[in-house]
Amino acid sequence: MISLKGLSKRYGDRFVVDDLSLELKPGTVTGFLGPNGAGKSTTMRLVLGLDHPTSGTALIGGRPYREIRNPLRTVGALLDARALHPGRSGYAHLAALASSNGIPRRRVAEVLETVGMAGAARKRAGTLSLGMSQRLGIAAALLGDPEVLMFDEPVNGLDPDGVRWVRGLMRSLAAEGRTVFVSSHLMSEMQLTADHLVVIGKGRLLMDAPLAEVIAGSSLTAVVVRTPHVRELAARLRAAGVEVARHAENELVATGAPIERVGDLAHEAGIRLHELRTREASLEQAYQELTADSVEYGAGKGQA
Ligand SMILES: Nc1ncnc2c1ncn2[C@@H]1O[C@H](COP(=O)(O)OP(=O)(O)OP(=O)(O)O)[C@@H](O)[C@H]1O
Repeated sequence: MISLKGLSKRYGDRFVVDDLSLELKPGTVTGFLGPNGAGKSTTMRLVLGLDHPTSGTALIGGRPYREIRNPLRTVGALLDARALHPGRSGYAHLAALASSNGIPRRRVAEVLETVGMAGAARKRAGTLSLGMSQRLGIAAALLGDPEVLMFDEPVNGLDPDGVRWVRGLMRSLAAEGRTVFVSSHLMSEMQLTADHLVVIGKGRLLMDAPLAEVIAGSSLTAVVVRTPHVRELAARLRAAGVEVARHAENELVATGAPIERVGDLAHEAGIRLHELRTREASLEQAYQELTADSVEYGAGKGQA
């Protein structure tokens, strides 16, 4: 479990993490989303004790990182895959981590196997591709078999097979009851991987909710109804406070009400339906609505 209370970090006169309070639950993949510069990496660094908060607390299993004995056995993290000694082999890197954290040496071979790096274990880190460095970073995070895992952009540089593999790994780590916190800019991937989402913008919490709720909350999520009586149904729905748009000859799109309510209203009015379905927004669409006011580093108007 990761627990943030009023977590804030100021650089100069600017809060890059601003009063974040949230709890990340075990058995769940929590996706951490936000525009460039929103403060995701800084938040992760604060949780890992790599930076000191200006105020507030970040606890892992009830303790601040610096009070955890053998931290790699409690929390594993991949922050920067390139932060490796270039002359050291992957095996040597993991072996050094294992010995300084009281982790048995056999775990090194195990995690190298898990991440598909057994064949490249003796290559010097400086010669690894970005994707292979990511795999090695994930191996380091898994080394201590920790309950809590944090990954900052883990699929960066991975090929499609690698991306799919990371998705499966995250899901299985959560299924084992671990707390998995993962940042990404790949919305389609997050939609397949995360159970829960935390969205921040300019350091502030914009959303902390299950994935399904984020998608249901998008204005682009709607109920599509096909009926021979569009006019009557539209009037009935509007009278009940549901927003309605005519979509096609016999089709209406209703927003702001769940499918059950739209169906019930039609039934109460004795209106025959030929089709009733939910059209879900994508996470990408829901995310864009959520963060529209928080994008700092976007292309200017008129630029592609
Ligand atoms: N040591 C530092 N000193 C001053 N400013 C910093 C420092 N570290 C980060 N920042 C600033 O804090 C803000 C948040 O950065 P951070 O890397 O946490 O964002 P992010 O959400 O991870 O972004 P991205 O998606 O681009 O990786 C940025 O504006 C960044 O320039």
